[in-house]
Amino acid sequence: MEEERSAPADSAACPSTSGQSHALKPTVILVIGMAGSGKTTLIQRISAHLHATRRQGYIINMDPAVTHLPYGANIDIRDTVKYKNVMKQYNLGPNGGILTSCNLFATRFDQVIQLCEKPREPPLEYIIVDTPGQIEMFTWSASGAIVTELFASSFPTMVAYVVDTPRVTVPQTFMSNMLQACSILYKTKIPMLLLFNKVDVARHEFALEWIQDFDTYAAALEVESSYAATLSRSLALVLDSFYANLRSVGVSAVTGEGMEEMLQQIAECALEFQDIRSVKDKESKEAARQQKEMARLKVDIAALGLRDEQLVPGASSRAGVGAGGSGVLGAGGAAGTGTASVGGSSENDDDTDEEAEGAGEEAE
Ligand SMILES: Nc1nc2c(ncn2[C@@H]2O[C@H](COP(=O)(O)OP(=O)(O)OP(=O)(O)O)[C@@H](O)[C@H]2O)c(=O)[nH]1
Repeated sequence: MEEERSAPADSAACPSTSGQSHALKPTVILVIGMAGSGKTTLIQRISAHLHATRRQGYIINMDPAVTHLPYGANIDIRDTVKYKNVMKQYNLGPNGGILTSCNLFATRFDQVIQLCEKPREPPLEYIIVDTPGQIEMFTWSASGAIVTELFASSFPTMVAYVVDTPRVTVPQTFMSNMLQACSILYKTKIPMLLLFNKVDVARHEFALEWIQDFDTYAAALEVESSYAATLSRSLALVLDSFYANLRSVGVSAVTGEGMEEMLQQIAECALEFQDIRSVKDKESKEAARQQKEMARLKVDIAALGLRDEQLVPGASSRAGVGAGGSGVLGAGGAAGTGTASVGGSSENDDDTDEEAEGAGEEAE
């Protein structure tokens, strides 16, 4: 991979990356949306807005097929992967060529993360990632998952899903766009902000009403009695819980409307990301603690030369063997000499069984 292009500010120190809280790090914004929704133009606008308000942004272009970039990318996939060569070499069409190029680039994404983590003064506030209109990159392809995971393990990361507002005034087009957004959210599991773009052409309030009130959406569909309209009605009900957690802003890449509100919502998403991560961290710490405990118990069992059947007769043929064994050994360990009697004496078998089952239930 080639070295990054004109980074905005590359000198001096920045807080260390190891052990640094996500709160002090730049927020990664994955800009995703259907082809033509205005991602690239919007990024150009965001870049200009950040520059004008003296905020530090870093832009990564991940669209290998773009011919003209209206902004200065700090990292550009086209410097690493030549999409036309990929098409030829792997005998692919344009779509396959783009997705394969992204996959190839993803294999080197650790280097991108290193460049993003490089100390800078003033420190970066935003890392903005332009993506191809082939949004299946984030629903099917490996590269989307790799890129999201690598960013999310180093920075607060979110999706800015760009919607072409004039095009979604048709209720069914709106539904198919929301389904795409929903599947991206389901796959990435990071906060999402809906950016209703092109509000200079069509205001987005109708979309907010459709999101907030099912009846309004159903009324808009009423003129249609096709199978697709009926399906859209049912899907709108299903999507209710998806809508409940969504943030949205109306923006215009052309006039610059909505930029500040968008940045506020991005900050909210970054906070939400912290919450999601701290719950995840707690869960993985607890899982690691349980694994450690289990390993220690196995060592204890091995040291005593006992097998599960000796601890709990018939235990190996039942569910909850691990938990049962642990419960028995725990009791023995606490009593000091109790373990031998638990394992060895047949008169304790009934009690042992009960104890084991109790522990098994607890574990469940
Ligand atoms: N009126 C108006 N036009 C816009 C706006 N944003 C983008 N456009 C136009 O929409 C068209 C598509 O914009 P792009 O930025 O190329 O869209 P994209 O999502 O990056 O497209 P792909 O690279 O194909 O995925 C261009 O003609 C833009 O000028 C906007 O806010 N208002």
